[in-house]
Amino acid sequence: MKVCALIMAAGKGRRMQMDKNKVFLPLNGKPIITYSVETIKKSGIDDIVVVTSKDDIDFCSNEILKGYEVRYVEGGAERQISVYNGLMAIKETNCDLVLIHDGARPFVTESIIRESIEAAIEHGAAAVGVKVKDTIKVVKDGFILHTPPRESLWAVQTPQVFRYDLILKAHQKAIEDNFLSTDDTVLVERMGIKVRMIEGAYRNIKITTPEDIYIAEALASMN
Ligand SMILES: Nc1ccn([C@@H]2O[C@H](COP(=O)(O)OP(=O)(O)OP(=O)(O)O)[C@@H](O)[C@H]2O)c(=O)n1
Ligand SMILES: C[C@](O)(CO)[C@H](O)COP(=O)(O)O
Repeated sequence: MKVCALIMAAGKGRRMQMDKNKVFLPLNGKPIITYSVETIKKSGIDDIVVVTSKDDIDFCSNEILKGYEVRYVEGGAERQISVYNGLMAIKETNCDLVLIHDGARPFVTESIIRESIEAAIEHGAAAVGVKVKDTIKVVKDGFILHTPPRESLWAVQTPQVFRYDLILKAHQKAIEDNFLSTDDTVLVERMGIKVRMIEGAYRNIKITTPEDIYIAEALASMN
């Protein structure tokens, strides 16, 4: 089974409110993106594509990820476009499975990677997630509409692993339908295909807003 990985790093980080790509920020002295590149490499995946903005490709290859054996592909204005560009870039490599991971999630582990790949081998599509800890409300115009039962709610994370042909088809269908999502499993779900959810880790956070850096520093020092 050949597995390729796409590490997503072409975002604008608007919620981070900084004028540089958040995946390049230092975390305990190392750029955030290097954590997931190293863990994915260690897990035995050799074909890694980093999807980042045109302006950041040289900076990544000459500085941030200098010495790491990865390829680069230009991302797009939306995460979905970035993933699609990555999928097109590995088309000729005959990957059976593709593991898609947010470069902004530095705390992915080898065991999470292994379990998500095993689940995708069995089910064709798998995502890592965690059961939500809070009671979630659906709110409209400032008032609660309803309260979904917490037992059925999970927060989805990455990695997400798919059979290559399946995720490519899901992206092509989304393009045809003008459908856009920040999450790849949604594209597979809307084709009526079941996605296996496996339990990840609360510490597999996505660095999204400024306070996440402090949380990440604390998590990094727990190692
Ligand atoms: N056009 C985009 C948007 C996002 N991403 C990547 O997808 C991951 C998850 O996205 P998110 O945290 O939502 O990142 P941003 O889009 O950068 O953040 P924001 O929504 O706050 O602008 C990040 O590693 C980000 O770099 C990407 O490759 N291409
Ligand atoms: C894939 C993902 O991490 C979980 O669905 C996604 O990137 C989340 O993006 P969001 O814009 O922060 O929901």
